[in-house]
Amino acid sequence: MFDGLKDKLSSFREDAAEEVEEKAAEAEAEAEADERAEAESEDAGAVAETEADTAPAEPDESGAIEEEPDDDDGPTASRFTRAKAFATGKVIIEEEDLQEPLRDLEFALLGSDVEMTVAEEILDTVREKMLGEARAQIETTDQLVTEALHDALLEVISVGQFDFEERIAAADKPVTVVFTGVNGVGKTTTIAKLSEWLEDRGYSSVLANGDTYRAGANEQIGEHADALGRKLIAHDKGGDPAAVIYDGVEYADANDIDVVLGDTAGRLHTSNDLMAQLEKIDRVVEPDLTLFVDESVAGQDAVRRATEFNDAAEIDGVVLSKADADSSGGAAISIAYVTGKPVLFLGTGQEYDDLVQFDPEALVDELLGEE
Ligand SMILES: Nc1nc2c(ncn2[C@@H]2O[C@H](COP(=O)(O)OP(=O)(O)OP(=O)(O)O)[C@@H](O)[C@H]2O)c(=O)[nH]1
Repeated sequence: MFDGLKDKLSSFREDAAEEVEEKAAEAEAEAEADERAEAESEDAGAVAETEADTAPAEPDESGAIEEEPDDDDGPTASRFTRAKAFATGKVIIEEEDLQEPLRDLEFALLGSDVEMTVAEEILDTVREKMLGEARAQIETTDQLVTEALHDALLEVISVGQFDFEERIAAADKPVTVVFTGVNGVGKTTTIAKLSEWLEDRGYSSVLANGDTYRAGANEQIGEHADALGRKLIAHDKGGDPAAVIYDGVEYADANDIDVVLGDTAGRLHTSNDLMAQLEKIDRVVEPDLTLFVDESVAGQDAVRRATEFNDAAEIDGVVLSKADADSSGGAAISIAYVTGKPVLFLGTGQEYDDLVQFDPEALVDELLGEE
Protein backbone atom coordinates (compact mmCIF):
# COMPACT_ATOMS: atom_id res chain seq x y z
CA MET A 1 0.00 0.00 0.00
CA PHE A 2 1.33 3.43 -1.04
CA ASP A 3 4.77 1.95 -1.78
CA GLY A 4 5.57 4.42 -4.57
CA LEU A 5 4.98 7.38 -2.26
CA LYS A 6 6.96 5.70 0.50
CA ASP A 7 9.95 5.28 -1.83
CA LYS A 8 9.74 8.87 -2.99
CA LEU A 9 9.61 10.21 0.56
CA SER A 10 12.54 8.05 1.47
CA SER A 11 14.64 9.44 -1.42
CA PHE A 12 13.64 12.96 -0.44
CA ARG A 13 14.81 12.37 3.12
CA GLU A 14 18.15 10.98 1.96
CA ASP A 15 18.74 13.79 -0.54
CA ALA A 16 17.69 16.54 1.86
CA ALA A 17 19.88 15.17 4.64
CA GLU A 18 22.81 14.84 2.23
CA GLU A 19 22.37 18.36 0.89
CA VAL A 20 22.15 19.89 4.37
CA GLU A 21 25.14 17.84 5.57
CA GLU A 22 27.14 19.03 2.56
CA LYS A 23 26.33 22.67 3.26
CA ALA A 24 27.19 22.18 6.92
CA ALA A 25 30.54 20.69 5.93
CA GLU A 26 31.13 23.68 3.67
CA ALA A 27 30.30 26.00 6.57
CA GLU A 28 32.73 24.07 8.72
CA ALA A 29 35.49 24.35 6.12
CA GLU A 30 34.76 28.05 5.74
CA ALA A 31 34.76 28.53 9.51
CA GLU A 32 38.14 26.85 9.73
CA ALA A 33 39.51 28.93 6.86
CA ASP A 34 38.18 32.12 8.51
CA GLU A 35 39.76 31.16 11.80
CA ARG A 36 43.07 30.51 10.09
CA ALA A 37 42.87 33.81 8.20
CA GLU A 38 42.01 35.64 11.42
CA ALA A 39 44.91 34.04 13.26
CA GLU A 40 47.26 34.93 10.42
CA SER A 41 46.05 38.53 10.30
CA GLU A 42 46.39 38.78 14.08
CA ASP A 43 49.99 37.60 13.77
CA ALA A 44 50.62 40.06 11.00
CA GLY A 45 48.92 42.81 13.05
CA ALA A 46 51.10 42.02 16.05
CA VAL A 47 54.19 42.35 13.90
CA ALA A 48 52.89 45.61 12.40
CA GLU A 49 51.99 46.93 15.85
CA THR A 50 55.46 46.42 17.17
CA GLU A 51 56.79 48.07 14.06
CA ALA A 52 54.45 51.05 13.83
CA ASP A 53 52.58 51.12 17.17
CA THR A 54 49.16 51.53 15.49
CA ALA A 55 46.10 52.47 17.58
CA PRO A 56 43.83 49.53 18.70
CA ALA A 57 40.28 49.20 17.32
CA GLU A 58 37.90 51.72 18.85
CA PRO A 59 34.31 50.90 19.85
CA ASP A 60 31.79 52.44 17.44
CA GLU A 61 29.28 55.13 18.44
CA SER A 62 26.99 52.63 20.15
CA GLY A 63 29.90 51.46 22.22
CA ALA A 64 29.98 48.00 20.63
CA ILE A 65 32.94 46.63 18.87
CA GLU A 66 31.88 45.52 15.41
CA GLU A 67 31.78 41.75 15.43
CA GLU A 68 30.69 40.74 11.96
CA PRO A 69 33.02 41.33 9.07
CA ASP A 70 31.52 43.33 6.21
CA ASP A 71 30.33 41.75 2.98
CA ASP A 72 33.12 42.93 0.71
CA ASP A 73 36.16 41.42 2.20
CA GLY A 74 34.96 38.96 4.80
CA PRO A 75 32.44 36.15 5.14
CA THR A 76 28.77 37.05 4.69
CA ALA A 77 26.65 37.53 7.80
CA SER A 78 24.97 34.17 7.24
CA ARG A 79 28.29 32.43 6.67
CA PHE A 80 29.54 34.10 9.79
CA THR A 81 26.48 33.06 11.84
CA ARG A 82 26.75 29.53 10.52
CA ALA A 83 30.43 29.31 11.24
CA LYS A 84 29.86 30.68 14.73
CA ALA A 85 27.06 28.14 15.31
CA PHE A 86 29.25 25.38 13.97
CA ALA A 87 32.01 26.33 16.39
CA THR A 88 29.52 25.83 19.24
CA GLY A 89 28.45 22.42 17.97
CA LYS A 90 25.34 23.44 16.01
CA VAL A 91 24.30 23.26 12.38
CA ILE A 92 22.00 25.98 11.05
CA ILE A 93 19.80 25.14 8.07
CA GLU A 94 19.32 27.86 5.48
CA GLU A 95 16.89 28.50 2.63
CA GLU A 96 19.46 27.66 -0.04
CA ASP A 97 20.14 24.23 1.53
CA LEU A 98 16.49 23.35 1.19
CA GLN A 99 15.81 24.69 -2.29
CA GLU A 100 16.76 21.58 -4.22
CA PRO A 101 15.36 19.00 -1.78
CA LEU A 102 12.07 20.90 -1.58
CA ARG A 103 11.81 21.05 -5.34
CA ASP A 104 12.36 17.29 -5.41
CA LEU A 105 9.75 16.83 -2.70
CA GLU A 106 7.25 18.87 -4.70
CA PHE A 107 7.83 16.66 -7.76
CA ALA A 108 7.54 13.55 -5.62
CA LEU A 109 4.21 14.66 -4.12
CA LEU A 110 2.70 15.83 -7.39
CA GLY A 111 3.97 12.66 -9.06
CA SER A 112 2.09 10.71 -6.39
CA ASP A 113 -1.13 12.49 -7.33
CA VAL A 114 -1.16 14.66 -4.21
CA GLU A 115 -3.41 17.65 -4.84
CA MET A 116 -1.53 20.91 -5.53
CA THR A 117 -2.67 22.93 -2.50
CA VAL A 118 -1.91 19.96 -0.25
CA ALA A 119 1.59 19.61 -1.71
CA GLU A 120 2.16 23.33 -1.15
CA GLU A 121 1.02 23.08 2.44
CA ILE A 122 3.37 20.16 3.07
CA LEU A 123 6.30 22.06 1.52
CA ASP A 124 5.52 25.17 3.58
CA THR A 125 5.44 23.18 6.80
CA VAL A 126 8.67 21.33 6.03
CA ARG A 127 10.38 24.61 5.11
CA GLU A 128 9.05 26.34 8.23
CA LYS A 129 10.07 23.48 10.52
CA MET A 130 13.58 23.21 9.11
CA LEU A 131 14.60 26.76 8.29
CA GLY A 132 16.93 28.40 10.75
CA GLU A 133 16.77 25.22 12.75
CA ALA A 134 19.94 24.80 14.75
CA ARG A 135 20.57 21.22 15.58
CA ALA A 136 23.33 19.72 17.64
CA GLN A 137 25.92 18.19 15.34
CA ILE A 138 25.40 14.84 17.01
CA GLU A 139 21.74 14.65 15.90
CA THR A 140 21.39 13.30 12.41
CA THR A 141 20.02 15.60 9.75
CA ASP A 142 17.88 12.70 8.60
CA GLN A 143 16.15 12.82 11.98
CA LEU A 144 15.41 16.50 11.52
CA VAL A 145 14.09 16.03 7.97
CA THR A 146 11.98 13.06 9.08
CA GLU A 147 10.44 15.01 11.94
CA ALA A 148 9.60 17.95 9.69
CA LEU A 149 8.02 15.65 7.11
CA HIS A 150 6.16 13.72 9.79
CA ASP A 151 4.58 16.92 11.15
CA ALA A 152 3.79 18.24 7.68
CA LEU A 153 2.06 15.03 6.55
CA LEU A 154 0.20 14.56 9.81
CA GLU A 155 -1.12 18.10 9.66
CA VAL A 156 -2.80 17.62 6.28
CA ILE A 157 -3.88 14.00 6.75
CA SER A 158 -5.58 14.43 10.10
CA VAL A 159 -7.87 17.33 9.20
CA GLY A 160 -11.33 16.73 10.71
CA GLN A 161 -10.36 13.31 12.05
CA PHE A 162 -12.66 11.65 14.58
CA ASP A 163 -12.92 8.18 16.04
CA PHE A 164 -15.66 6.32 14.18
CA GLU A 165 -16.09 3.69 16.86
CA GLU A 166 -16.46 6.31 19.59
CA ARG A 167 -19.03 8.10 17.45
CA ILE A 168 -21.03 4.87 17.05
CA ALA A 169 -20.71 4.08 20.75
CA ALA A 170 -21.90 7.54 21.82
CA ALA A 171 -24.84 7.91 19.38
CA ASP A 172 -28.46 6.99 20.12
CA LYS A 173 -29.31 3.65 18.54
CA PRO A 174 -30.02 2.79 15.86
CA VAL A 175 -27.25 4.75 14.20
CA THR A 176 -27.93 5.32 10.50
CA VAL A 177 -24.99 5.42 8.12
CA VAL A 178 -25.61 6.15 4.43
CA PHE A 179 -23.01 5.50 1.73
CA THR A 180 -22.65 7.61 -1.41
CA GLY A 181 -20.29 7.74 -4.36
CA VAL A 182 -20.01 7.04 -8.06
CA ASN A 183 -20.57 3.62 -9.70
CA GLY A 184 -18.44 0.61 -9.04
CA VAL A 185 -16.04 2.12 -6.51
CA GLY A 186 -16.77 -0.44 -3.81
CA LYS A 187 -19.71 0.96 -1.84
CA THR A 188 -21.58 -2.32 -1.46
CA THR A 189 -18.45 -4.27 -0.57
CA THR A 190 -17.53 -1.56 1.95
CA ILE A 191 -20.96 -1.86 3.59
CA ALA A 192 -20.49 -5.61 3.96
CA LYS A 193 -17.00 -5.09 5.38
CA LEU A 194 -18.19 -2.42 7.78
CA SER A 195 -21.02 -4.66 8.97
CA GLU A 196 -18.38 -7.27 9.83
CA TRP A 197 -16.11 -4.63 11.41
CA LEU A 198 -19.00 -3.53 13.63
CA GLU A 199 -19.88 -7.12 14.51
CA ASP A 200 -16.28 -7.70 15.62
CA ARG A 201 -16.71 -4.80 18.04
CA GLY A 202 -20.04 -5.95 19.39
CA TYR A 203 -22.43 -3.83 17.26
CA SER A 204 -25.24 -5.48 15.31
CA SER A 205 -26.24 -4.09 11.93
CA VAL A 206 -28.89 -4.35 9.23
CA LEU A 207 -28.28 -3.64 5.55
CA ALA A 208 -30.75 -1.48 3.61
CA ASN A 209 -30.47 -1.34 -0.16
CA GLY A 210 -31.20 2.21 -1.26
CA ASP A 211 -29.84 1.33 -4.71
CA THR A 212 -33.22 0.82 -6.33
CA TYR A 213 -31.82 2.03 -9.65
CA ARG A 214 -29.42 -0.63 -10.88
CA ALA A 215 -30.69 -4.04 -12.02
CA GLY A 216 -29.12 -6.74 -9.90
CA ALA A 217 -28.33 -4.45 -6.99
CA ASN A 218 -30.62 -6.35 -4.59
CA GLU A 219 -29.03 -9.66 -5.54
CA GLN A 220 -25.51 -8.27 -5.13
CA ILE A 221 -26.01 -6.88 -1.64
CA GLY A 222 -28.20 -9.90 -0.83
CA GLU A 223 -25.24 -12.20 -1.44
CA HIS A 224 -23.21 -10.25 1.11
CA ALA A 225 -26.09 -10.28 3.60
CA ASP A 226 -26.42 -14.06 3.21
CA ALA A 227 -22.70 -14.65 3.53
CA LEU A 228 -22.57 -12.56 6.70
CA GLY A 229 -25.91 -13.69 8.14
CA ARG A 230 -27.33 -10.15 8.22
CA LYS A 231 -30.87 -9.00 7.56
CA LEU A 232 -31.33 -7.12 4.27
CA ILE A 233 -34.12 -4.61 3.76
CA ALA A 234 -34.86 -4.15 0.05
CA HIS A 235 -37.68 -2.92 -2.21
CA ASP A 236 -38.27 -3.64 -5.86
CA LYS A 237 -36.22 -1.90 -8.52
CA GLY A 238 -37.53 1.61 -9.14
CA GLY A 239 -38.70 2.06 -5.54
CA ASP A 240 -37.99 5.05 -3.33
CA PRO A 241 -34.48 4.76 -1.76
CA ALA A 242 -35.50 6.97 1.19
CA ALA A 243 -38.38 4.58 1.94
CA VAL A 244 -36.03 1.55 1.94
CA ILE A 245 -33.59 3.12 4.36
CA TYR A 246 -36.49 4.36 6.49
CA ASP A 247 -37.74 0.77 6.68
CA GLY A 248 -34.23 -0.27 7.68
CA VAL A 249 -34.36 2.18 10.59
CA GLU A 250 -37.81 0.90 11.64
CA TYR A 251 -36.57 -2.68 11.50
CA ALA A 252 -33.47 -1.81 13.57
CA ASP A 253 -35.65 0.02 16.10
CA ALA A 254 -38.02 -2.89 16.46
CA ASN A 255 -35.23 -5.49 16.69
CA ASP A 256 -32.68 -3.70 18.82
CA ILE A 257 -30.15 -3.46 16.02
CA ASP A 258 -27.38 -0.92 16.62
CA VAL A 259 -26.55 0.30 13.12
CA VAL A 260 -28.38 0.69 9.79
CA LEU A 261 -26.04 0.60 6.79
CA GLY A 262 -27.81 2.20 3.82
CA ASP A 263 -26.49 1.64 0.29
CA THR A 264 -27.36 4.08 -2.48
CA ALA A 265 -27.09 3.92 -6.26
CA GLY A 266 -23.80 4.97 -7.78
CA ARG A 267 -24.23 8.41 -9.27
CA LEU A 268 -22.42 11.39 -10.63
CA HIS A 269 -22.88 14.60 -8.71
CA THR A 270 -24.29 15.99 -11.97
CA SER A 271 -27.18 13.47 -12.06
CA ASN A 272 -29.77 15.85 -10.69
CA ASP A 273 -32.49 13.30 -10.07
CA LEU A 274 -30.13 11.00 -8.21
CA MET A 275 -28.72 13.85 -6.15
CA ALA A 276 -32.31 14.86 -5.34
CA GLN A 277 -32.75 11.31 -3.99
CA LEU A 278 -29.85 11.87 -1.61
CA GLU A 279 -31.47 15.09 -0.41
CA LYS A 280 -34.68 13.17 0.18
CA ILE A 281 -32.81 10.48 2.15
CA ASP A 282 -31.28 13.28 4.22
CA ARG A 283 -34.69 14.78 4.86
CA VAL A 284 -36.61 11.58 5.55
CA VAL A 285 -34.05 9.48 7.39
CA GLU A 286 -31.74 12.16 8.82
CA PRO A 287 -28.71 9.84 8.75
CA ASP A 288 -26.25 10.16 11.61
CA LEU A 289 -23.39 9.84 9.15
CA THR A 290 -23.07 10.06 5.39
CA LEU A 291 -19.90 8.41 4.14
CA PHE A 292 -18.49 9.02 0.69
CA VAL A 293 -16.79 5.99 -0.84
CA ASP A 294 -14.25 6.23 -3.62
CA GLU A 295 -11.25 4.35 -4.89
CA SER A 296 -7.91 5.24 -3.42
CA VAL A 297 -6.41 4.51 -6.83
CA ALA A 298 -8.48 7.34 -8.35
CA GLY A 299 -6.10 9.89 -6.77
CA GLN A 300 -7.06 13.48 -7.53
CA ASP A 301 -10.25 12.34 -9.28
CA ALA A 302 -11.41 10.95 -5.95
CA VAL A 303 -10.53 14.25 -4.27
CA ARG A 304 -12.51 16.19 -6.86
CA ARG A 305 -15.52 13.88 -6.60
CA ALA A 306 -15.49 14.05 -2.79
CA THR A 307 -15.55 17.84 -3.03
CA GLU A 308 -18.44 17.77 -5.50
CA PHE A 309 -20.47 15.30 -3.43
CA ASN A 310 -19.80 17.25 -0.27
CA ASP A 311 -21.04 20.40 -1.97
CA ALA A 312 -24.18 18.68 -3.27
CA ALA A 313 -25.11 16.57 -0.23
CA GLU A 314 -22.85 17.09 2.75
CA ILE A 315 -20.67 14.15 3.73
CA ASP A 316 -19.23 13.39 7.17
CA GLY A 317 -16.31 11.24 6.17
CA VAL A 318 -14.63 9.23 3.45
CA VAL A 319 -13.84 5.57 2.86
CA LEU A 320 -11.08 4.90 0.35
CA SER A 321 -11.47 1.45 -1.15
CA LYS A 322 -8.80 -0.46 -3.07
CA ALA A 323 -5.94 1.08 -1.11
CA ASP A 324 -4.24 -2.32 -1.53
CA ALA A 325 -3.94 -1.58 -5.24
CA ASP A 326 -2.76 2.01 -4.78
CA SER A 327 0.94 2.75 -4.89
CA SER A 328 0.72 6.55 -4.89
CA GLY A 329 -1.48 7.43 -1.89
CA GLY A 330 -2.39 10.85 -3.32
CA ALA A 331 -6.07 10.61 -2.39
CA ALA A 332 -5.34 9.46 1.17
CA ILE A 333 -2.94 12.36 1.66
CA SER A 334 -5.13 15.02 0.05
CA ILE A 335 -8.81 14.34 0.59
CA ALA A 336 -9.23 15.51 4.20
CA TYR A 337 -7.29 18.72 3.67
CA VAL A 338 -9.24 19.61 0.52
CA THR A 339 -12.74 18.66 1.72
CA GLY A 340 -12.37 19.21 5.47
CA LYS A 341 -13.86 15.72 5.92
CA PRO A 342 -11.70 12.92 7.30
CA VAL A 343 -10.80 9.59 5.78
CA LEU A 344 -12.27 7.08 8.23
CA PHE A 345 -11.47 3.71 6.64
CA LEU A 346 -9.26 2.18 4.00
CA GLY A 347 -10.40 -0.84 2.00
CA THR A 348 -7.41 -3.12 1.67
CA GLY A 349 -8.68 -6.12 -0.30
CA GLN A 350 -11.72 -8.13 -1.33
CA GLU A 351 -12.26 -10.11 1.86
CA TYR A 352 -14.71 -9.01 4.54
CA ASP A 353 -11.98 -8.28 7.04
CA ASP A 354 -10.02 -6.12 4.57
CA LEU A 355 -11.14 -2.85 6.14
CA VAL A 356 -8.77 -0.80 8.26
CA GLN A 357 -9.77 2.12 10.42
CA PHE A 358 -7.80 5.12 9.19
CA ASP A 359 -5.17 6.21 11.68
CA PRO A 360 -3.25 9.30 10.50
CA GLU A 361 -0.37 8.80 12.92
CA ALA A 362 0.04 5.14 11.94
CA LEU A 363 -0.11 6.01 8.25
CA VAL A 364 2.56 8.69 8.56
CA ASP A 365 4.77 6.29 10.54
CA GLU A 366 4.24 3.69 7.84
CA LEU A 367 5.07 6.18 5.07
CA LEU A 368 8.23 7.28 6.82
CA GLY A 369 9.16 3.89 8.18
CA GLU A 370 12.25 2.00 7.24
CA GLU A 371 11.81 -0.22 4.23
N1 LIG B 1 -8.78 -4.93 -4.28
C1 LIG B 1 -9.88 -4.41 -3.74
N2 LIG B 1 -11.06 -4.54 -4.38
C2 LIG B 1 -12.16 -4.01 -3.82
C3 LIG B 1 -12.11 -3.30 -2.59
N3 LIG B 1 -13.38 -2.87 -2.30
C4 LIG B 1 -14.16 -3.28 -3.30
N4 LIG B 1 -13.46 -3.98 -4.23
C5 LIG B 1 -13.95 -4.59 -5.46
O1 LIG B 1 -14.47 -3.57 -6.31
C6 LIG B 1 -15.52 -4.06 -7.10
C7 LIG B 1 -16.73 -3.12 -7.04
O2 LIG B 1 -17.24 -3.15 -5.74
P1 LIG B 1 -18.79 -2.89 -5.42
O3 LIG B 1 -18.93 -3.01 -3.97
O4 LIG B 1 -19.65 -3.71 -6.29
O5 LIG B 1 -18.91 -1.39 -5.88
P2 LIG B 1 -20.19 -0.42 -5.79
O6 LIG B 1 -19.66 0.95 -5.60
O7 LIG B 1 -21.16 -0.92 -4.82
O8 LIG B 1 -20.74 -0.56 -7.23
P3 LIG B 1 -22.18 -0.04 -7.78
O9 LIG B 1 -23.21 -0.70 -6.91
O10 LIG B 1 -22.16 -0.56 -9.19
O11 LIG B 1 -22.18 1.41 -7.70
C8 LIG B 1 -15.81 -5.47 -6.59
O12 LIG B 1 -15.20 -6.40 -7.44
C9 LIG B 1 -15.13 -5.51 -5.22
O13 LIG B 1 -14.69 -6.80 -4.85
C10 LIG B 1 -10.82 -3.16 -1.94
O14 LIG B 1 -10.66 -2.54 -0.87
N5 LIG B 1 -9.77 -3.74 -2.56
